[in-house]
Amino acid sequence: MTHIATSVATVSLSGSLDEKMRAIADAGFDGFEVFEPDLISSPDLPADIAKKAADLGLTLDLYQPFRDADSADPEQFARNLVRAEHKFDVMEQLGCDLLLVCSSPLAGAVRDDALLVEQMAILAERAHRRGMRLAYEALAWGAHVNTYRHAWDIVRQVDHPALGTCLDSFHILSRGDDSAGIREIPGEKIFFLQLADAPHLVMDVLQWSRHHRCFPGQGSFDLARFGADVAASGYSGPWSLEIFNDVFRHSDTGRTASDAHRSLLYLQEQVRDVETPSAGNDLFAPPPPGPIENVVSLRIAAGPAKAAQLGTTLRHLGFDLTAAHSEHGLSLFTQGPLAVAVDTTVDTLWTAPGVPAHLPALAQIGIRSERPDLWLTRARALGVTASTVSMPGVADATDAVVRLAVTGATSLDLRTRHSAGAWQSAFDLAPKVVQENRACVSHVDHIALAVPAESWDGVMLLLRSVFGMVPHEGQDVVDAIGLVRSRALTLATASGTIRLSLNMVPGRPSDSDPLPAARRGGVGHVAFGCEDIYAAASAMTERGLTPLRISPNYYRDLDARFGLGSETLDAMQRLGILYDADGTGGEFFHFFTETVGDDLFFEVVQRVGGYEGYGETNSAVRLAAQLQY
Ligand SMILES: O=C(O)c1ccc(O)c(O)c1
Ligand SMILES: [Mg+2]
Repeated sequence: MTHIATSVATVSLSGSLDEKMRAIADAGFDGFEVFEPDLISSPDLPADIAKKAADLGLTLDLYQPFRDADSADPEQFARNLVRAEHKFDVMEQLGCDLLLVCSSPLAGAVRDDALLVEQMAILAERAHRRGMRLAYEALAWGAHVNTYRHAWDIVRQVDHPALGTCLDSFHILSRGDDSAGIREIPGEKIFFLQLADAPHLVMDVLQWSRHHRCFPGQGSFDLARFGADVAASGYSGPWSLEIFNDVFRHSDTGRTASDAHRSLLYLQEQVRDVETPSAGNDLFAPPPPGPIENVVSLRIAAGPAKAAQLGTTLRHLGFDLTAAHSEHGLSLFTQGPLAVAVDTTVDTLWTAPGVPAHLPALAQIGIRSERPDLWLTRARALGVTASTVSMPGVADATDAVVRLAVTGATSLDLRTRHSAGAWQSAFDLAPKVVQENRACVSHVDHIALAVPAESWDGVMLLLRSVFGMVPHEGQDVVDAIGLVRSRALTLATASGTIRLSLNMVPGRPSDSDPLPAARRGGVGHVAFGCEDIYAAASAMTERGLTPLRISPNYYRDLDARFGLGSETLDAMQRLGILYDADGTGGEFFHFFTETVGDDLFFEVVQRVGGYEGYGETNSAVRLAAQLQY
């Protein structure tokens, strides 16, 4: 069994060409595309670059781009041929024999297929004499050629061994073109494959392409189908990533390269799932996911300063302090099947570096799985750093906790029922508190994580690739102090749905423009689910909770929008309950606690009739209420 060669364009990464090449090799790629501006600005001569690539074990798969090859002006075309010969010189020194020729967006582009075929034939013959080949790519904004079918049609008519086509998923899928036609192209006439994902945006396609491309698994294109169509054509060259993205241009080179490589592995698994094409054997198949259940525990770093307030809030929510771990400074709060460990120590070094200085911070999300070891194998095969954490009193290796860092502050811990029990028994048991209010909340409904802008795409890819989480349409939520970009991911499990909502505050705060405290770490909260929101709110109020007080204006507006009736509205207002409905019978009831520290708070929700959202329309009202305190 061979494997599909992986490649990446240097434009996809930040740094010097030298740094990029090292990162590409370290990430596990087989080769790369040299983006011409990277070569021009490099202090190394082409021959030195070739030597470095060879030392790193990398192949030079493509030199790119050669622009505006054709011209309606014969003299201009003659000059373009001279320019092409200069590129062939450089490529010779680089030891690269494939040049990307993109369709011309210029006013002077050839607009007659017969003339275009004639000029491309001349160019192909020039390349052939130099031992080079050309991969002709339709840019979505090309003046005459802007579809892959048209580019292929020109290549087919030229019918020269040195001319093939280059398929770029961005140019094809951004136009909404059907990639099924790729199956009709003979695989050996596809000289190169460039892959890019992108979020759905309504904007000029050139700007979209140059600034918002992302790695497969980070955007919204159906790349699994696209890849299956390419595999069915019989194409056997590298699968290469060509990502123009403003954030990646200034992000950590090694991390971006590692995400890039993971995205190609993930894509191959997705393509396998669409169909097993004839090339199926070459597609990467990571070890399958293990069993997974639901969120059962949380660990929150509160420090001595915030531990008491956090404990009080948890008690109001129906949790009881059931144990303490004097050695580790942990207080354990439980309610039914849920456990929340509050870390009261100053030292938060047990989490990954990058734990925000301000507390409290959600450090660990414990998810039940009876086979964490399977997740470990899968994560590692996908190039994700995962560690095992052994538990005192747990001898069996399959019971070790498997930990994956999601953001700098928060990890996902996969733990078996047995290890959870052993973990709890390591605590010094506190006198058992008799709980008079049974089960205010019964499960974790969703968790919102604050994600720094530069980690956003990487986190998205991690959750999609390792766990197979499904992203939903993103939302921009505007409120009193700015904008929060939010996107939810869900995973249907044997025992419910795991829901994570990623939140980011776009733009980087500068020192002179500090974010309000409520946004310093982003926006993070834990939403607990209950069966009866009124009963839960009343029980919690009895336990001392003062629900976040919501403006009376909100309830007037609710009345106007939904006509819920004054009795219902009065009860909601008294208990601080907010409401949303999806128009198809689904309803959502929720209320909030005040924030503990800068920006961690809790939510209690009840879903009715298959409501799948998060009540985002109420976010601005919620924040305004929190800012009152
Ligand atoms: O944006 C561009 O000009 C450009 C250049 C080369 C490519 O392969 C491409 O897809 C886009
Ligand atoms: Mg391209």
